[in-house]
Amino acid sequence: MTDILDRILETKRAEVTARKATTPLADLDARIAEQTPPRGFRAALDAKAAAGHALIAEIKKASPSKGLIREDFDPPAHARAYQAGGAACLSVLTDETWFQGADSYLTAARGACTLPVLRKDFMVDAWQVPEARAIGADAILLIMAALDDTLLAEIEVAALECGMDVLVEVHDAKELDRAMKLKSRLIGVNNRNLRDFTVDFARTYELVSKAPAGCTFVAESGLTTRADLDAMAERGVKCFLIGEALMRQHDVEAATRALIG
Ligand SMILES: O=P(O)(O)OC[C@@H](O)[C@@H](O)c1c[nH]c2ccccc12
Repeated sequence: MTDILDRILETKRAEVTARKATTPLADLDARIAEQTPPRGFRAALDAKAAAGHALIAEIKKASPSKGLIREDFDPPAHARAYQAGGAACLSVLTDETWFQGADSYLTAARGACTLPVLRKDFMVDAWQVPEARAIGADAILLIMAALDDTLLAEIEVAALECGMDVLVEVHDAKELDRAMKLKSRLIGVNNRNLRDFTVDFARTYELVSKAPAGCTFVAESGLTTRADLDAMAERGVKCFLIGEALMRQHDVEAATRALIG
């Protein structure tokens, strides 16, 4: 059976093959040279987490599970609102086919604020690392469920060599064990199963108790209320990746402040 994650990965592989054929590495290198250096993503998150709830605020127009989330989508305005509301970092969806994202949204959002930015996309090839840096990304996401350990390690090394941080996404204890073979200690637990879209906070509760010391642990997806964050915080989770609940608010800055302030 082909589930949604497999379908997304298939689209992504075809897309990357096409981009590789038309974009010489020298072009990416030239664009990287024009970018400001990576803003420390994990460092910004850890600094906020030391003082309270640390938020990775996501700029997300649509998703395969929810369809269109925000009509008046405006990445630079959302970036400014998230920063003013107290977010530690941004996440910007760049996947076009499934999330109506775009590389230009990331570049525009980053240019409008001083926060570190995660490129939220599906990495399937190390070529996407210089591509991510060329559009300004400070961090990339690696989804354990998507790739084998060899490819994950190859992409991670490429990202670290570019000075970027890596958020490693897991959903179960087995993936957490595999994640510990990588170098990054920035671990996200996706409460949403990318194979069937079900959301279960118990996933995070279970895994945070298993995470080795020294990890920065991020709860991802389906978080909506202050009570959701407080329940996570009681179990020791201080970092949160939130998109939809904030993107649906008319006043994004006020909503961000109310959620984490
Ligand atoms: O909009 P939400 O439910 O707050 O979720 C944000 C983020 O966790 C979610 O977009 C996400 C987490 N991991 C992903 C991997 C790919 C695409 C999207 C995601």
